[in-house]
Amino acid sequence: QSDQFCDAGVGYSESTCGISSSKLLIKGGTVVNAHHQQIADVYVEDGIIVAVQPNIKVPDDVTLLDATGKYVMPGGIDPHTHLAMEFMGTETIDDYFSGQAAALAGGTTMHIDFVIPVNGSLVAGFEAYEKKAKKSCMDYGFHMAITKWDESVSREMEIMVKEKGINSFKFFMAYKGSLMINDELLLQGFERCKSLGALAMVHAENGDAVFEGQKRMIELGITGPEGHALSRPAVLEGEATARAIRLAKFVNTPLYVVHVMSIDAMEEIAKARKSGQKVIGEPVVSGLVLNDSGLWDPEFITAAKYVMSPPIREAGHDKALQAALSTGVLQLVGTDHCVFNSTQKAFGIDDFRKIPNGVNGIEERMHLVWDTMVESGQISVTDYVRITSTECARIFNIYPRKGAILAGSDADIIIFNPNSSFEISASSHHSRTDTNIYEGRKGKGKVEVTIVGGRVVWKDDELKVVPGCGKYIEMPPLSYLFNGIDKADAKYRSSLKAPVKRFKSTS
Ligand SMILES: NC(=O)NCCC(=O)O
Ligand SMILES: [Zn+2]
Ligand SMILES: [Zn+2]
Repeated sequence: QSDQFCDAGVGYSESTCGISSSKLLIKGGTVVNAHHQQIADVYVEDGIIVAVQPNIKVPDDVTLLDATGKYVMPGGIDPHTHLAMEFMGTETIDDYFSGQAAALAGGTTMHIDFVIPVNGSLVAGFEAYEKKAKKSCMDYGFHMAITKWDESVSREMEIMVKEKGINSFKFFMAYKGSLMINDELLLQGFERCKSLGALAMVHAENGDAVFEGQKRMIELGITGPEGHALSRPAVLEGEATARAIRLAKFVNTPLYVVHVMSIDAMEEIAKARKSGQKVIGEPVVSGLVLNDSGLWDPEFITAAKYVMSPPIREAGHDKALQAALSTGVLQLVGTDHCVFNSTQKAFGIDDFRKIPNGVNGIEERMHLVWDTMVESGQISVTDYVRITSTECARIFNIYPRKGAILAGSDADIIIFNPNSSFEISASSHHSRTDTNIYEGRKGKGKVEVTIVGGRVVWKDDELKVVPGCGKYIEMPPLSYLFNGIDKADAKYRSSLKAPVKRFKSTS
């Protein structure tokens, strides 16, 4: 295993987690939180931020990091990843160590991964993912997918929330025949989420229509990667997003729409939020910065690397999603990092339906969001912190332990140089996959230092990570999104005004 990581440019340090000093002083940077920025020092002891103020004096044994002229920001939190996931007859090539190593090299210090139940059992799924995550080198949390419905799933959801630290459940409205669930289950699942104070999440595509679209493409002889996008147009994402939003309104529970890839879906979210409904929209980096042109590349492997669901859309959707992010219609950015190498992608050489769905992004997110959103002038530096870190921590109820540079917060910190630059290539990235959908992309800004749990793990383009140092972060239910839900329920009940028995029986 270590050979593999050496190949990837990842060096091991000592066998403990105590890389560098347990006491750190970051001097003279501009400390940025979601609501405020100031020039200050940040003092860290034993993995926790102890003080944030100008001119902190410390003893000689403290490791100093000069951040003059640079931003000191909370490490990124990626709300949407799939590491070591079995999917479409294979397993993602990044596991909890290689995927997290890549994340750290790109300034992300925590991620939330999706547990897939084992034979429908959430407990068995949780235990399987606990094992996979033992090699973690940064903190992580779990969402749980719901792929079937019965009494035992309902009971296990309660165990997940009350005993296992999971506060969100994802429902797949696509992937017919495997992960997809129907509207009845969606409704029951939403009701259960609400009763537990857990957040319902949806993969919003109309899976039945996608299935028909796929058949249509194959009948037309379109078997290449472009058939993937053609078979599941934006209208199907818009339809499912609208349906999920309306069902969440019917239940009166908050909803989180993952990987918003189209104007169609984004506009449904905008409409719902304008009406006061609690809907969160998560675009992912690929949808924000790419268009579908790659899917038409004459080389199969080049085209296949862009296959994900919902698909990367035609030019125009990317810019509209950026605008929605900058105006608060969409709230935070994920990656949906779910990588398969060229050999795995080649499973679908004769039939796009067999190409494992998923793209990279965990290492690239912080740089690409900076370049696309801040460097272009669309958002401020404080907004950048909000959409890459703080809002995720708030939604999943772990703020201000995560997502902030405040006394008492975990010391997950990046030092970002806005005057430096980045360049992306599969030849230098830290993921195990052999391609990169952002190959050759250059931009302004660079994560120069990543500190995770008070340890300097990325500096001078060198990564020093140790498996087993990451912790599981339990996420309590009833985040801020649930504020006022009970009052709205009471208001609804009193608005019905119907007497219990309105008509007399005639018999
Ligand atoms: N998105 C994708 O193509 N793969 C990962 C699974 C999912 O999130 O739908
Ligand atoms: Zn999905
Ligand atoms: Zn996903």
